[in-house]
Amino acid sequence: MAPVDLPVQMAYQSGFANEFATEALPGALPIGQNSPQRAAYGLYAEQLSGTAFTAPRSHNRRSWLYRIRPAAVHQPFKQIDHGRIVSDFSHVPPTPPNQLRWDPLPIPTVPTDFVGGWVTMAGNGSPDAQSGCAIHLYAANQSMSGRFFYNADGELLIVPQHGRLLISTELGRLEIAPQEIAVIPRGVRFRVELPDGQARGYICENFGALFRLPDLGVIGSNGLANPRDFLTPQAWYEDVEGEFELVAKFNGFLWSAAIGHSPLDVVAWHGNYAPYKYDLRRFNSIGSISFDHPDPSIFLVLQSPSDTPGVDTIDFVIFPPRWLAAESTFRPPWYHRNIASEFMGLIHGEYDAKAEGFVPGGASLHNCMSGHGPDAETFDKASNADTSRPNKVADTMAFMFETPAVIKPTRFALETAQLQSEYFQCWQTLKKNFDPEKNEI
Ligand SMILES: O=C(O)Cc1cc(O)ccc1O
Ligand SMILES: [Fe+2]
Repeated sequence: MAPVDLPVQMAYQSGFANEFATEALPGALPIGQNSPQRAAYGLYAEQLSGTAFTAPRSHNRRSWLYRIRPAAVHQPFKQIDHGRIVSDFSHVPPTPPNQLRWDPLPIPTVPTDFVGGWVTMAGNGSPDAQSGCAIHLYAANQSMSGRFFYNADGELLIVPQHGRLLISTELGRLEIAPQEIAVIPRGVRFRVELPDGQARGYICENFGALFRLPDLGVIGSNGLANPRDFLTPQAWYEDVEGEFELVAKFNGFLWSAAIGHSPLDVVAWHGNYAPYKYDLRRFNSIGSISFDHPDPSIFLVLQSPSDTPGVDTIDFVIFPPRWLAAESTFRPPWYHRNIASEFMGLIHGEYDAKAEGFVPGGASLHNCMSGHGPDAETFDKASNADTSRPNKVADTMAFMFETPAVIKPTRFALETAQLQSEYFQCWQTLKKNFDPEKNEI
């Protein structure tokens, strides 16, 4: 498909979950109150809540929208085919403890838009329980046209690997390219266009508590993902009528309603519940400058906390370019088994624990207590490397969705031709080096 011509100028506000205030027409935002008897320009006032009304102020998230028509104006929803989307992980096949890895999904050959191009790979929890996540891949070759989408089941963390996404939402427009991410809050209506004609990437659908920035503890007041690098759109609206479709993902299924106007009709809004984007290359990595390879929690970008202090329902972690300086140390990730489960993707370049087979657009899954770590080639190289000097891990961007609950692959993930049945081989050539007579390094 030919690239769409999109002469779009994006305008953003900076900061993570700030109390933003933005208007596309002067005076559209009421002053000193949220719900005036008559809003300016004949707009309707509407509140969009992302947390309980009574959530502590530090976590309370909501926005006030001033719009041409309230969100209630549409025809009734009817259930539609949900294709390869899975939200109920109690009915997937038994999860094998095997290490799993997949090649990238092909770009579709039939017309497929962003919503039509989702396939669920794995997940846990459920939208009902408002806990856990679904991990989807998307692959599309068409812009959404005449239809809009919202997800009542969770917020969407979108990680593009190939092709830009122009995401027009009720609260404004964002453009993201590979190595950037976007988060679309639960409930926010949007449309995705493809400036490059095709797109592929990963989605973490977070059923639980909203993603937030982690505390920094002894790191201090700066570092990791800095709040000012998160960008939220300014108000933007379209006043368009026609025969459109509103697709909802609600309680695990897809629903469609006819709507006679674009729901992207919010002229002004204020609040702290809004979409945002972040450039992963802005991440300030903190690492070992003495010895040993630290736990990957040092690369935490966003966390969805659970009710247990220190345990997150989802951690979004990245492995960006960085210097490795640890002396007398095996520098790549160590061999390990974790209580947590790890779904990884590669956005760009190579991942430093795998010399081969983990390619951009691909994915891997190492579940609770499944042994994994560097492949044999990486082990040999790193065991013999000169560690008296730093070396740069350049040209790379991998990420991990890590959860305390087992990440259960779907039937599609277990049966697709993209599953690498020989993945386990990457460890089978690790030699026995043990020699009880040889006590030297
Ligand atoms: O398994 C992986 O490649 C991810 C990972 C990286 C790391 O540096 C330490 C632990 C870990 O699980
Ligand atoms: Fe791991």
